[in-house]
Amino acid sequence: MVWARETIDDYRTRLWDMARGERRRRVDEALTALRTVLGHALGAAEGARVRAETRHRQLEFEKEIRLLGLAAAATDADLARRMAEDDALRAVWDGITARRDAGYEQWHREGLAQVHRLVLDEAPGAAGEPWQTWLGPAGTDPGAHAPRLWRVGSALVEHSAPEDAFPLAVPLLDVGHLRVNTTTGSRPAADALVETLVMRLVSAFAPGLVRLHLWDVGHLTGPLPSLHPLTAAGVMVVHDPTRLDDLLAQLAGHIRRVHAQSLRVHQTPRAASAAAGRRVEPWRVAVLFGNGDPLPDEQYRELNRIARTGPEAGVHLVLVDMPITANSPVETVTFTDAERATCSMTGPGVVVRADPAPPPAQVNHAATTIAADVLVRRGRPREFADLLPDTLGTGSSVEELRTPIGFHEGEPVEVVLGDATPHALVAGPSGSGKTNLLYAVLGGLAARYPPSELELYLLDFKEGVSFAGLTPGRKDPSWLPQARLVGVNVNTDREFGLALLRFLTGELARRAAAAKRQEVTKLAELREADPDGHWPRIVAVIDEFQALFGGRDQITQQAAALLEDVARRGRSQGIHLVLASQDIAGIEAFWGKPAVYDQCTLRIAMPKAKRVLAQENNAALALPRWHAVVNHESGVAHGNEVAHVPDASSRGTFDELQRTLWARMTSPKPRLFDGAHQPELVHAADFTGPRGPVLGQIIEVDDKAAVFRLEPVPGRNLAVIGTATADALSVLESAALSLGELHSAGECEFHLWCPVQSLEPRVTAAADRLRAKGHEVSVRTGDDVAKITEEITKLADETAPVRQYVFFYAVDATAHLLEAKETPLAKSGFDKLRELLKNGPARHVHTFGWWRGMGRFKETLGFAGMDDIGGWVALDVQGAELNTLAAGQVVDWSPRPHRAVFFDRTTHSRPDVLIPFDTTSALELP
Ligand SMILES: Nc1ncnc2c1ncn2[C@@H]1O[C@H](COP(=O)(O)OP(=O)(O)OP(=O)(O)O)[C@@H](O)[C@H]1O
Repeated sequence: MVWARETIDDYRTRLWDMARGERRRRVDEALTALRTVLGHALGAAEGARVRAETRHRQLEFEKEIRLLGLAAAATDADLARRMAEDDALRAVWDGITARRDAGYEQWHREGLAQVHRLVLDEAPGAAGEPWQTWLGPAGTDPGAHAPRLWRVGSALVEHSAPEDAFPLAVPLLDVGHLRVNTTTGSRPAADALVETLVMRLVSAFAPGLVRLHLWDVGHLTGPLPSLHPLTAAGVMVVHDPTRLDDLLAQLAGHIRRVHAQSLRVHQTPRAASAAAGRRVEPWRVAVLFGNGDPLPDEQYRELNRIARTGPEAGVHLVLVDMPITANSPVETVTFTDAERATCSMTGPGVVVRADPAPPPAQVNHAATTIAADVLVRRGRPREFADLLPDTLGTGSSVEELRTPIGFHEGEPVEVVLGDATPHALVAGPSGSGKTNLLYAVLGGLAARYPPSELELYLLDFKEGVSFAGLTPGRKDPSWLPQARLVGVNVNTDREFGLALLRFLTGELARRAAAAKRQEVTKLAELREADPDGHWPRIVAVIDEFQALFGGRDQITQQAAALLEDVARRGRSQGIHLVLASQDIAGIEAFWGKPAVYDQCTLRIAMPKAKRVLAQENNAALALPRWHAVVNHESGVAHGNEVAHVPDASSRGTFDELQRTLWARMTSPKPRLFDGAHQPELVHAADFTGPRGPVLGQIIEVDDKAAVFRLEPVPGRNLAVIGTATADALSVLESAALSLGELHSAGECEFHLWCPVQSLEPRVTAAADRLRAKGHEVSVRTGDDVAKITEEITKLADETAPVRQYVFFYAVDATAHLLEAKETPLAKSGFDKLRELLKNGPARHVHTFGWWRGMGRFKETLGFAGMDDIGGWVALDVQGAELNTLAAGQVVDWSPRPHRAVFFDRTTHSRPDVLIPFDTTSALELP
């Protein structure tokens, strides 16, 4: 702005010198003389007094002329009469006009030419030349530099010849604003001035570099009708007369974003454009037509804020009859009648006239050409591929994660996850394109940041398999290299959501500890202090996350607490949440934890989304299909950015990117957790290298099975409780077969007892599988069931040479056998079984029993026997029934198909939810 001010001051000084300054100086000098004269006069002779009085009269007269202005004074009848009567006053007038003529003579000789030259140099082409030379074709200037002056009309010093008119140009782009004040009858001239100026602006550069916003308080038909073709390509946006708020918020939001960007790149748009050789950020010119009335306070303050901060960000105002404070860089044209005006650039004494507007048809034609050119330049509609960078996977996430996710008028609209916007909340009703938007975000990020910079944890509580494609599949072996975990069909497994949150808090703690060791507080600092460490930013996407809060139970409570913790502390540790939901409003537990909501400062609203933006921000309501409001300001209106989101989920979009990235980047396979799929025992990590008997898959972030500890200490027996036969068989078979894998032949013996005939084939299959591994197996089924009591007694009484594993299926079905006593005082089978459970483990005899009901189970063990069951797996048993088995703590468990709870008294503080394995292939003989 320094250059501009100098130029303008120069320009002004010259004009003022001539028109006003000279006179003022003379009057000031004369007043000084007057004081001297009056001083002398006190003691002077009468002649001197008369002279002094004459001089005084003359000076007063000169002052009057000055106040009136030379032009008005020349036609003033009273002054003319007094001059006719008083030669002394006539002399004053003659003196002044002589000085003016001399001054004007000098201006005419030197100044006029200089002004012409100045405007020629500083307002080249469309900025200053007559419309005949530029109106029509679209400009080609890439906008690396803006002209310093923009012609608005012509000016003429009062009393000078019409041919001495000179061009009047004002600074605008990158510098300031223009205000036009009208008076009665001058609106056509004002409109012409504005229209011509606007056409100069949009014609001076390659189309699209100047964006116009038009707002008019009163006109129903809209002002500047010839410019309307510009709206077709979005070069000009006409705003609702009742929604000045929205426009101001939009401009303010834009200014903030540009400032934030300038801070990031340490360059203003002007400097960045000069360096890049093209305008990097289009100028935005808002033309506001008011009616001279003051604006409501809040709007007035906002307008003044924009006026103060806009120019640096390339935001400029052309204000017609809109009041504004003087402390912003603004030049003013004030109409004094229908045709004539004064200008703050030239001061009084210089008459300004707007240039006549070019013919409307020609303006219209030029506007159409420019709009068409923009559309051609913009080319085809933007698609997924346009979200991707030129080079894949080279971004650094030290400071933040940033990617475009859509386009507004051909320009990318970005989302940022970083210190200011650590977490995102995405909302939109079903079918509004929420999942597609998540794909756009994931695609944009994955294309920019390699796995060392970004790790993704994705969870979808919706039914369906929306993120499953990110893991290797049967048809497509590729995976998204940055994906570490993908959870699908977790709608009934809220524990998995909980597990993810626990994992994230664990990671938070790990990062916090590392930061503490390095004596830093932020991820960026940690990475600087530990350049060799692996500290990628983590993005956890939870689609339909409200499902986590689906019940009034411990899971909801824990999820809310963990989510709050991650939301609070994730910011500084580079752990970001992207929470998506159909209906934010419905999440009761969430409202109890406003911190989560508050920490999600990035809000994305799909069409018709409720509550995700600030309450009075209704931008999502009017959103067209496949668009989103992206708001980095917690949903406040000035943060709104509307983007069209390209299709990111059809074939050939994200999937193709994934294959490309997969081929280029090395990364381990992500874990897939599919709640609709029973994991196979043979594929379980703990089956091939077992640590002990495997019971089922734990719902955890890591691929981990529940393993029961078997030491030779009391209580190391396991009870399976419930009627869900398939699941009970699965648990027993998993345990038996994994023990078979753990031990070499001869190290142990198996005892499989099953009184239920229909289960015999399964028991036999398990026995065959164990025998195939070389193990000794005794099976008691069918008629042999009668021998079970005998077997129990033997195992309870004798010390076996090797480990003994008893698998007792459907214990309750042997009640009639075990209850029997040979004599009333003899021990029953149950007594023996209790002894076996009590004393067996210490002698390496461990029992895995299945009871098909809690009552039967308790009956078998009796009150004292409970201690001998160190662990249990409950199937279709209500949580309330289990409390007594879990050291008195409340077990929050509602049975559901193919899920179980496992509790080990010695290691667990709370039960684990298990998914029983599919044992089919494990049972098959090799
Ligand atoms: N920007 C887009 N361009 C073209 N098609 C889209 C776009 N966004 C979404 N679609 C299509 O619309 C359909 C619904 O989109 P999507 O699954 O993303 O919606 P959603 O809001 O997640 O709905 P739901 O919650 O029911 O899954 C999909 O078939 C998707 O391909």
